[in-house]
Amino acid sequence: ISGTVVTGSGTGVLGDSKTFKTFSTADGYYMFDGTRGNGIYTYDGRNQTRIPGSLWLDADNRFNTTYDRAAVDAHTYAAWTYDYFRNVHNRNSYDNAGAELVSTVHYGRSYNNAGWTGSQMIYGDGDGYNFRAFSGSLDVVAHELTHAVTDFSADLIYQNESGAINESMSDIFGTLTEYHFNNNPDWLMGEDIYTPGTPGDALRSMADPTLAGDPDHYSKRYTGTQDNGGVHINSGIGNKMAYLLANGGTHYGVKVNGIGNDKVGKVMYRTLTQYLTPTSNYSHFRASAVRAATDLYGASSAEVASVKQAFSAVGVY
Ligand SMILES: CCCCC[C@H](S)C(=O)N[C@@H](Cc1ccccc1)C(=O)N[C@@H](C)C(=O)O
Ligand SMILES: [Zn+2]
Repeated sequence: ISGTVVTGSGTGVLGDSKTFKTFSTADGYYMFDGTRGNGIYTYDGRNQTRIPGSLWLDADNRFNTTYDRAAVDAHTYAAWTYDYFRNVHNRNSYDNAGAELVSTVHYGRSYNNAGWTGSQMIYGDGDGYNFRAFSGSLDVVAHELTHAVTDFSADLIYQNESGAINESMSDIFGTLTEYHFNNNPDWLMGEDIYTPGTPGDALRSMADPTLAGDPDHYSKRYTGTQDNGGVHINSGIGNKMAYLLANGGTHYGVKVNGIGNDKVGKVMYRTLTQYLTPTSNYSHFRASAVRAATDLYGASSAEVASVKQAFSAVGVY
């Protein structure tokens, strides 16, 4: 179809106004952003599970109905996350070759999750009690898009320890993206879409994973078979490590000197894209992060020392 890139405006899941790129055609305005990589495409799942569904089309380029809100945020936050990886890590989309970013919102009925299918993002509406529309939280969108980056780099197997590191990397870059855009940033995950009736809570806390019953030390890791061998449980170990590495602190008697968010981003990005492999476990995660920090800052640097401290603080050697 022929048309021109224009700027649309709309209301997000939290009732906030935002603008984003759309495509003006004879049919109307599509949610297609032709300014980033090979394009950002947002689809309507129409509360079915057939994907991608239909490319989002609007009559007047103003997306202000309740039904529009999930699409507004999925489209906008996909663009922001593209910009984070492009501008901060010099990565052009998840394959570093401008791959199209495809999202489907209103996926399923009251679906209490979001995910990366291996080729696109999907976002449920939530049941309105446990969750509201998942694309309404930037950390969720960046979490899902980070899975795509992981798949095209370390390709960590989504189970047991490699799966926990996979999940932790998605939480880490979800949080770093939130801080990059100063979008009510915190070390909580999903705070904007979790239990809309209960302010101040979150699905996970990277600062204190035990609040969700997840481990904050390797000695407390889950070794059962639920949740693909605890990928959302043992991610707490990597999440706590990253929190300490950025902010510093003393954990189980081990003092960590913080190095700040930006350096954590550089170390974790290099670890993910240069050293981790599909079968990496937490011990290999430590070794990989030490190598990445050594490449970036030198073997005798404070940053390398802090990486070792952070892994030691969560019992990983
Ligand atoms: C479609 C299959 C789902 C696979 C799990 C996806 S990747 C996932 O981890 N989703 C996140 C969503 C999220 C992200 C950030 C903050 C809040 C919520 C997740 O944590 N899902 C929880 C509910 C889970 O799957 O246990
Ligand atoms: Zn995930």
